[in-house]
Amino acid sequence: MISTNVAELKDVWVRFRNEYALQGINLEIPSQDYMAILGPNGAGKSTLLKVILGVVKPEKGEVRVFGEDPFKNRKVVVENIGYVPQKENVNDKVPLRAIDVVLMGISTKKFLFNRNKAMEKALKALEYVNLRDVAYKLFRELSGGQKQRVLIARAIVSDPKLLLLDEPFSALDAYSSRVVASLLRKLNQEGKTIVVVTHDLAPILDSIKRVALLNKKLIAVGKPKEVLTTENLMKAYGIHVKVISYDGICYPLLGDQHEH
Ligand SMILES: Nc1ncnc2c1ncn2[C@@H]1O[C@H](COP(=O)(O)OP(=O)(O)OP(=O)(O)O)[C@@H](O)[C@H]1O
Repeated sequence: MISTNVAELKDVWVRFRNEYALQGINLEIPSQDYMAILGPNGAGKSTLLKVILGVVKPEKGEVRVFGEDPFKNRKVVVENIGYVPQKENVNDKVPLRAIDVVLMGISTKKFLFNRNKAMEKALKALEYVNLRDVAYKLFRELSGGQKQRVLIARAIVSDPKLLLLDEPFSALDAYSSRVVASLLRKLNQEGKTIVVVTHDLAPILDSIKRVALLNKKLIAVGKPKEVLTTENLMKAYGIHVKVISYDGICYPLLGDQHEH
C-alpha cells in the first residue's frame, strides 16, 4: 500500500461481548497530523487507540499502520508507535526511578545489547521533557505533571513516528497541561504524527490540526472549526453543548453540559 497515511481504518467494527464499542469506523491519519479524539465516556476512544496499536482485534474491517496489519505485524507497532496509556501502569510498590520508567520504552534486546547507549537515550528523552534533574528520583514521588512528562519521555525514547496519548491532561492543573501541550506541539512541529484522546480540548485547541468526534460511530472528522458545531456535539454527547468562538478558535464548553 503506497500511502502517506500512517494509519488507516476501513469499516472497523469492534465488539465486546454483546455490545459494539466501535461501529463502521473509516479514518485516515496522514503523516504529521495532530488529531484530537473527542467524545463522551464509553464512546470507544481508548478502543480506537488500541485498534491502531493492534491489541484489540476488530470483528470486521481493515486496519493498516504504516501499511501493515498491526495485529499480525507487532514489529511495525513496536518500531513506529509511542503510547501513553490512560492509567499509568507503573507499580508504586517497586522503587522505580524516573530513568527506569523511561528505559521501559527501549526494547529489551536493544537495552541488553548496549546498556550505556540506552541510558544515554533515556537521559536525552528526559532532557527533552525538561526533567533531566529528576532522572534519579523515585517515579512515585514525582508530581502528576512530572509523571505525565516522564511517561511521554518513555513514549518518545525510541523515536517513534506516531505518538498515541490517552487523556494526558486528565489529572493535570492548567499550568502542567500547558507544559505538556507545548511539548506535544513541539513534537508535532518536529515531524511526529500525534493522536490525543481527551475530554479537555482547551490546552491543545490552538495547536491541533484535526478533531475526530466519536460516539461508537465516527460523527465527524476534520478541522476543529468544521467539526465542533452544536449539531455535531449534540449527536456525540446527546445534550446541548455550548460552543463559543474566541480569537478565531471554536471552543466547546464541555465542562458545562447542563441544559438551562
Ligand atoms: N476489554 C474490554 N472488555 C469489555 N468491554 C470493554 C473492554 N474495553 C472497553 N470495553 C467497553 O467498550 C466501550 C468503549 O470503551 P472505551 O474505553 O474505548 O471508551 P472511551 O471513549 O475511551 O471512554 P472514557 O472516556 O470513559 O475513557 C465501553 O462500553 C467499555 O465498557
